[in-house]
Amino acid sequence: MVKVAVLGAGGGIGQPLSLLLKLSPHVSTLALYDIRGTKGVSADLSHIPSASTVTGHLPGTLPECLAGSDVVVIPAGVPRKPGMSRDDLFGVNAAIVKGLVEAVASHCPGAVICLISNPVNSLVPVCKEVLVRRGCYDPSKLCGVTYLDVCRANTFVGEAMGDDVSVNVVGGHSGNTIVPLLSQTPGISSLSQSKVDALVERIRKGGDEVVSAKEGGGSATLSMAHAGFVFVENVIKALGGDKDVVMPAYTECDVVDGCSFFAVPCRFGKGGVEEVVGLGEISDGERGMIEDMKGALASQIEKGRAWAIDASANEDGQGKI
Ligand SMILES: NC(=O)c1ccc[n+]([C@@H]2O[C@H](COP(=O)([O-])OP(=O)(O)OC[C@H]3O[C@@H](n4cnc5c(N)ncnc54)[C@H](O)[C@@H]3O)[C@@H](O)[C@H]2O)c1
Ligand SMILES: O=C(O)C[C@H](O)C(=O)O
Repeated sequence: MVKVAVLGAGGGIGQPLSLLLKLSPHVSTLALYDIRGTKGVSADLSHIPSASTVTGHLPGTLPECLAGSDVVVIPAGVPRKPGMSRDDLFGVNAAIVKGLVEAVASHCPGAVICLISNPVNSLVPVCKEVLVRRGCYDPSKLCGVTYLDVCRANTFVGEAMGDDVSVNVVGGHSGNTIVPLLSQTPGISSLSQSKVDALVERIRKGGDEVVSAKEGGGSATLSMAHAGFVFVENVIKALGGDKDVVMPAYTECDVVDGCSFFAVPCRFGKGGVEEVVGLGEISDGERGMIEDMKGALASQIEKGRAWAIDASANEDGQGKI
């Protein structure tokens, strides 16, 4: 049984994700933090009979929210509107996530951090630099959550094949950095190449499909809550000793030259990511997709790293530590 903190718990993802976590038999304490709304959300959830106690926190009680947490899930930040890229969120969300991860470093430095906020490709490197500076960076405990891409791939490919499938999606979480490895799906050769290409395109643009359908009302929340819950519950099971947990995570690794972070299947254990499983067998076309995107992913990683280092240097200049 673990304590899970959700930062951004009052939002579109945070509320349904907190509901799913409240129902989990593996959670003993669910601590909800947001700059607004968490008193109501926690009071509401607290009426559900389940294994966990739920607490609500607003600015001022973030330390109590985080203290003793084993897992910290972060969906805090602004979502896209039509016409925006995930990268357009960087300026606002980097500052939000940096502040939250600094608090994690102070109050629960050993927790596994599951970052949902966009742009994941750049914000996970921001988190790394914050933790390095605080002397508590453990690469096995920092994950970007890209599991929604896998959910979409399983849904779209499963519909096309008329069967349940388990698709591997690697790389990053935006545009062509999302690389679905459909060649690994048994029976995929029954689909024409143009159908496979269309599926890859739809998986890559799954987020845009929802942003456009919501017409300015935000981005994926319910499917993300599901994806975030499946990811977090598997992390929790592994922390509890389950040895069969393999999940894709955007983690620091060296599977692709030039990209210090990459979403790839990982084996989780009591210490978080215990083994980067790797890409497996991939087709020439998929190798080409990785070649085509790796420059973009590398520069998004560098954007986060450089921003965090600059932000820290500015704080040092102002006498902060
Ligand atoms: N990784 C993924 O696959 C994925 C999928 C969907 C959405 N997202 C991203 O998740 C983020 C949240 O999306 P949403 O739809 O829930 O947005 P939302 O606006 O509905 O909710 C975000 C919440 O964050 C809170 N917040 C803002 N600043 C905060 C701070 N300093 N501390 C704590 N909470 C703070 C807000 O008050 C709000 O309740 C966005 O950046 C979105 O792009 C990622
Ligand atoms: O598309 C977005 O902005 C949200 C999220 O990254 C998604 O893939 O749904």
